Amino acid sequence: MVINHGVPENLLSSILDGCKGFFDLPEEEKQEFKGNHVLDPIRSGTSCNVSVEKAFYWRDFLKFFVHPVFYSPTKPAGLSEISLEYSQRVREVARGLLKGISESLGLEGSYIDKALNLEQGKQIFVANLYPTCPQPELAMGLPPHSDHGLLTLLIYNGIGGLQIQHEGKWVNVCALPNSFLVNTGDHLEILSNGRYKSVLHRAMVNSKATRISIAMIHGPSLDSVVSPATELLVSSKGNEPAAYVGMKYKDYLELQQSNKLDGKSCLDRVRSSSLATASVCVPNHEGNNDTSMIS
Ligand SMILES: O=C(O)CCC(=O)C(=O)O
Ligand SMILES: [Fe+2]
Repeated sequence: MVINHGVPENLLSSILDGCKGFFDLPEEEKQEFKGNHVLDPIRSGTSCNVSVEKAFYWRDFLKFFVHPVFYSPTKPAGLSEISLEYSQRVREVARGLLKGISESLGLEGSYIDKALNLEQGKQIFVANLYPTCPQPELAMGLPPHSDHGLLTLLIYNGIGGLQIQHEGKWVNVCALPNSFLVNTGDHLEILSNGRYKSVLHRAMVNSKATRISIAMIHGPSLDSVVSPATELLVSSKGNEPAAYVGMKYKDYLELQQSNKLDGKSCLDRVRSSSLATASVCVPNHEGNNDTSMIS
C-alpha cells in the first residue's frame, strides 16, 4: 500500500465518479465501446449472469490503453480529461516505485525503465463494477489471477472485496482511504528471476453495496522481450539459472487473455522447468476465447 503519493484526493474521487458515470450510461451507449480483440484500445462489457464452468461472475468492466498512446471513451462528458490526468499522475508513482524496486534488486535505479523501454510502456486503465449480488456466496467478481504487467496500482470506492493469497490462505485486503494498493505482476517476477513474486488475487462480491475498483496496469513496451535480468544471474557465488524464458510482452498478453483465467497458469508456461515437457505457443485467436475476464 502506498500513501503520501502526491496524487490529489479529489482526483481519486473524480476518477471513481467518472467511471461510475460510464457504467451508468444506457446499454446501447456502452456498446459503442465494446471492442473485441485483446489489443483493441477500448473495451467494455459484462460478465454478470454469465456462467463459466459453474461459477457465476458478477462484474462489468471498462478497459482502455492510456500509454504510450492515450485512448479514452468519449462518454460520459469529462471522463477523458480526468482519466488523462489520473493516468499521468499514477504513471509517475509507478515509475518511482519501479526505480526503488530496481535498486532493491541491486541494480541501477533506471534499470527497469531502460531494459523494458518504459518510455513506451503499456499502461492499461481497468475499471471494474461489481453490482450488489443477491447471492454473493454463489458468485465471484474476478477469479484468482495475477496481473500480467510489472505493477498494478489499485483504488476502490471504499467497499471491500479484494483478497490476496498469502501462505495458501485468502486474506481480505483493506486499504487506507486515498492510498494505492500495489500488486506485483508477472513481468516483475520474470525480470527479477522470481525475487519478486506476482500476487495471486481475486475479487469477491457482496449483497449490500456496489463496488467500483480501478486497476492501473503498468507494463513493459509491447515489443520488449522480457527475460530475467542477466545481472541477477551472475554473481561471485556462481551462476544462477534463468527461471523463465524470454517472451515478447505483446505475445504474453495475448497468451494470457486468450486462455481462461486460471491462477498463475500463464506464468507457468514461461517457467524454464515447464519447457522440458511443453512448448510455449502463442494463440491464433481463432478459438472460443473469453477475453473479458482478465485485465
Ligand atoms: O477489483 C479488485 O479489487 C481487483 C481488480 C483486479 O484484480 C483487476 O482488475 O485485475
Ligand atoms: Fe488483477
